[in-house]
Amino acid sequence: MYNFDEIIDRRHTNAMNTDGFRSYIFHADDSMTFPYRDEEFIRMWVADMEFATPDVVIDGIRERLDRRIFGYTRIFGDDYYRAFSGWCRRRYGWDFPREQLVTSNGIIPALYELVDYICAPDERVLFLTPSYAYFQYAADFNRREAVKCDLIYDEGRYTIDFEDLERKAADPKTTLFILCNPHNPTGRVWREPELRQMAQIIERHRLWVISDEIHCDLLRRGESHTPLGKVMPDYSRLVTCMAPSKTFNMAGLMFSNVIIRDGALRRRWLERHYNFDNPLSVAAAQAAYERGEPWLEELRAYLDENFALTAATLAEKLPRAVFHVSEATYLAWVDLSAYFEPDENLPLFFAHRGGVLLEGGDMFVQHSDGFIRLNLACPRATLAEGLRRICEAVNTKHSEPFTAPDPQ
Ligand SMILES: Cc1ncc(COP(=O)(O)O)c(C/N=C2\CONC2=O)c1O
Repeated sequence: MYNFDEIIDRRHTNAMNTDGFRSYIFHADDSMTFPYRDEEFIRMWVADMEFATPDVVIDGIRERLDRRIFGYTRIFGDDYYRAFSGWCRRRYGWDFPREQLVTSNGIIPALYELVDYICAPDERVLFLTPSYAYFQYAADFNRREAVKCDLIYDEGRYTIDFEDLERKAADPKTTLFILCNPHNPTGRVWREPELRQMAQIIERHRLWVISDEIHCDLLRRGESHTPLGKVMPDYSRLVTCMAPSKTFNMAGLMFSNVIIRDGALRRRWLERHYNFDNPLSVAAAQAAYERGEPWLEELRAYLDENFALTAATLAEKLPRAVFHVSEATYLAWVDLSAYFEPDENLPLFFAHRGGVLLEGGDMFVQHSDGFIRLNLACPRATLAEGLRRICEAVNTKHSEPFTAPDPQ
């Protein structure tokens, strides 16, 4: 049994979660003040977890530490490939040839590189919205136009607007589709029929597709993940991105899997990418995929309970909130539009009035006004206090109107 209730002090570890929120959420410097000390905040924003990285991963790092030399490293042997491809076979009934696997120090850097390699300067990048903001940034960074396809939102449920997707995919200047599955921030897991419909559109218009599946291991009980590579087994213009970073809380180890089917694109990657890895990160990832399953199954059960607590608390305390338990990820996507005007700055409101750090509103490209996204990957006591503060802040909003402070 693992102790997910343990509250671990992350202060003075250069954690984005504790030290980076002013710049990331509020675009402010450390002079920005709140009616709470930093350590008083309940942090429910950036997507890493408040749980200790599994002991098997730490043991894997220790084993490599005992070799005592940490020189230039690249994955030459097959051990890591066998560990990761074995993980994909066991959990998703899918794998890939050894030569298609390359590594990146993050999926975001991989997206930044791949957009440049795939899209000509006058070509466009298509993705579903609301979206993780870095899909937009990957287009912006490369000075390519981003084309957005809003999901259909009906009674709290998200589905894909296939007519709009088809229309936008038909533009000959739109050459790359970035799919997020499971989907951040809505928590949807695209089902096989939805994937097949997307695959038809992708194939009809010969789109390149990057399937970002970083959240795929963090499924609710009873849910299943279908890699796009399984639905499109012979489509050469597919790149699949997965990583141990979200699953095993090791994002700081900067290690991700990129599976590039197309030989020419893979050669371009190998020519231009900085193809070295951190030896401790390789050891950690291999240990995770070889020995991490027992921990992951306990984590999933704990997260399911955190989602159940969130659903029950919102139903009782904020009856006009619209919330459905995410099918995957540890991120809760909550529609509070019944309580707020579309232009209200929700992260600022909750930081000031509840001492809760969260993301929401226009932080997800578009089609997200009135929503907050809550990171539920924290000890239950922390979650309960965060939910209590959020509900109290909303329920006292009208009696004590909030005026956003002037930006400092
Ligand atoms: C869909 C998706 N892709 C890629 C990444 C980042 O991959 P990395 O570069 O770390 O390998 C994230 C992390 N999502 C985050 C991180 O903080 N808040 C989020 O929503 C993500 O949600």
